[in-house]
Amino acid sequence: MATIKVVCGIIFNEDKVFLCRRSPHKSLAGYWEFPGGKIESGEKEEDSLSRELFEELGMSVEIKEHFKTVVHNYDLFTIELIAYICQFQKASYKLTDHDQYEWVSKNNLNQWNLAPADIPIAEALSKC
Ligand SMILES: Nc1nc2c([nH]c(=O)n2[C@@H]2O[C@H](COP(=O)(O)OP(=O)(O)OP(=O)(O)O)[C@@H](O)[C@H]2O)c(=O)[nH]1
Repeated sequence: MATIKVVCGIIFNEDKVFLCRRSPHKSLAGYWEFPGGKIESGEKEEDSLSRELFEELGMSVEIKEHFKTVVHNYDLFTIELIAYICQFQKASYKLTDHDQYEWVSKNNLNQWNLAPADIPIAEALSKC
């Protein structure tokens, strides 16, 4: 089965973390996720994350450090989801791939309908 490499940002603003919900026309529609996207060939993970956040949300962040990588098997593909801790800088919040966003407490992440690959990341976050 094909494995896709996706990078996502765990974006902090003070004590809150950013989540957004996938639009109805997207795969995994309606699930909440840490924003990001597929890494293009030859692209560095951090460059890919900065590009996706700007394209999808008009957002700028400072990328701090790698947090966790999760490999998850969906029915149609396998994902390697690479999560980086980021510090929020600014955003226009002009959404292209999402229909909602929220700043949430990292201890309440389990109350959101997260994409299955994101759940181990949320669990690890709530413990640190
Ligand atoms: N950006 C992002 N994608 C995630 C997360 N968790 C997760 O399973 N994914 C999946 O990773 C894949 C790549 O995401 P993407 O945001 O680049 O989607 P895309 O527009 O390039 O592809 P698409 O047309 O299949 O939706 C999607 O199938 C998405 O559902 C996450 O936390 N962030």
